[in-house]
Amino acid sequence: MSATTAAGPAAGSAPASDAGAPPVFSVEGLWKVFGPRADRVPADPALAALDAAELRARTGCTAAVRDVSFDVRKGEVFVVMGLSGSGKSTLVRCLTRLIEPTAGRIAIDGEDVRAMDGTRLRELRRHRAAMVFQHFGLLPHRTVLDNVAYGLEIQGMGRAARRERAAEVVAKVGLAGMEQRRPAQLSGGQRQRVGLARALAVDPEVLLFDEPFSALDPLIRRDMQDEVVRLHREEGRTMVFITHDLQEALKLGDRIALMRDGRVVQLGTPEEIVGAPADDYVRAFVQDVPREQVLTVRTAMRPASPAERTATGPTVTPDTTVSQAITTVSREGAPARVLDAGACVGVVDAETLLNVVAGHPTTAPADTPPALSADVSAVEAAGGPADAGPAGPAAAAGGADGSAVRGVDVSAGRPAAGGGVPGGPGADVSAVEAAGGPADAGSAGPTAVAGGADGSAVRGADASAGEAGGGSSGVPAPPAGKESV
Ligand SMILES: Nc1ncnc2c1ncn2[C@@H]1O[C@H](COP(=O)(O)OP(=O)(O)OP(=O)(O)O)[C@@H](O)[C@H]1O
Repeated sequence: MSATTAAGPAAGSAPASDAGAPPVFSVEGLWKVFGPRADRVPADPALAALDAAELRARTGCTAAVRDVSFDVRKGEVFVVMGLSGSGKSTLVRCLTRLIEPTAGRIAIDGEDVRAMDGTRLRELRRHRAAMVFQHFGLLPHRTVLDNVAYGLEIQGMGRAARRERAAEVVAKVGLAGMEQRRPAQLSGGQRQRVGLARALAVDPEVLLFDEPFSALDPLIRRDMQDEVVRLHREEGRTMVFITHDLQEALKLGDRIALMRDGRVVQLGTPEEIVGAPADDYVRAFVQDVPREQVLTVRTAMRPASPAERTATGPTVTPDTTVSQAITTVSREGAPARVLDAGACVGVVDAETLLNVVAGHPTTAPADTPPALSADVSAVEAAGGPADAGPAGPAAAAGGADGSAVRGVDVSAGRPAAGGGVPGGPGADVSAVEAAGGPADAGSAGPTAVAGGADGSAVRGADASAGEAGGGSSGVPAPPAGKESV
């Protein structure tokens, strides 16, 4: 989880995900095409190259996910963000085959998901990758405690044990004292907490969130986001989180996959996406983000001179946001040295910090590889020393043209996520099955499938989303949540 938010620093930093560990989910060349003879689309380079409108005109098909590859690392919050119709839900549903992929590879802990039989799939959805839905599908006649215990009941856990476990999780999500209420006696936010608790109770290896908070009002939504931050910090559980809200993505994501028309147009940390947008589309998406609240001093710092390296005075860490560093530098009235494990890796001063705020090209340590580094002459022009600093982080500047890609990473040292003990609300699976298996009904069929514990299928066909989001305009309309950034 990022240590900062678009609205200010998060309540604390989460443990970092382990970039070196084998991925939990590994996705390669994934396609999901809805429509007649869908599998010919990924197989035929000429069809695969068509844009959405041409493809629809030529084949009657919609490519909701197009040749997508990524890994979800153990312990990270991986956010899938994009406008309505960009393919987020389809992509995440493909991970557990709630929607059947058309082509590509998906593995969980190295196991081929596409090769799983029905039993194995059920286990995957119940035990390993539980989904938290926007419509949480609580059982209205059951108490909070029994709703939370429901998934455990499906697994055959005894009454006393499951109620004890459910009580623990209810307390964890801040609902202690409400165990005996029924869903109708709860606010929307409290109901969402019950949905979250129900997923947590079964202790899945991965939590998949499908826009869980988008129906909540802004204050409750922020509350729930903080709850996710807190839970993640405490447990280090791997999470995949769908949102169309940039602020939410920046707040929650260790890494963000930004989707457009079924493709991932950029995959990176919040800092990479804001500091070095991959193209005009991403740039337009992030243009109103207060850069100083997302970018860290890694982006802002210049090399330290020999004298500065051994000087005294204010210090900051590489993860300090530019916003926080501005406070330090202005309070102390002096440049701050950037210390990483005791070593001085750079310096930030009023000029370097204001460059970030202004969106000007920033500087990088002189020992940064040329392909990644900012123009050192700019440092010299700004009066900064050009000598090489000690080995620093792989920082590089997001130049004004967005071409530089930063090597900052929130990796390493994160404790292992919760074990893949007992599974998710079983009714999710039965809803899928009741709906006739993974929804792959082509353009006329149901999207899928997301049952609540009451077995109700939540998502229906969503052709309109595609109209809204599948357009071919060069630059996106602001995402719904963007104005709040
Ligand atoms: N069952 C279906 N049949 C045909 N097209 C579909 C089906 N389900 C989704 N699509 C299309 O696939 C594309 C991606 O839809 P998806 O629901 O994954 O987008 P999304 O980014 O999750 O959107 P939203 O934020 O509105 O939920 C859209 O063009 C949508 O219309």
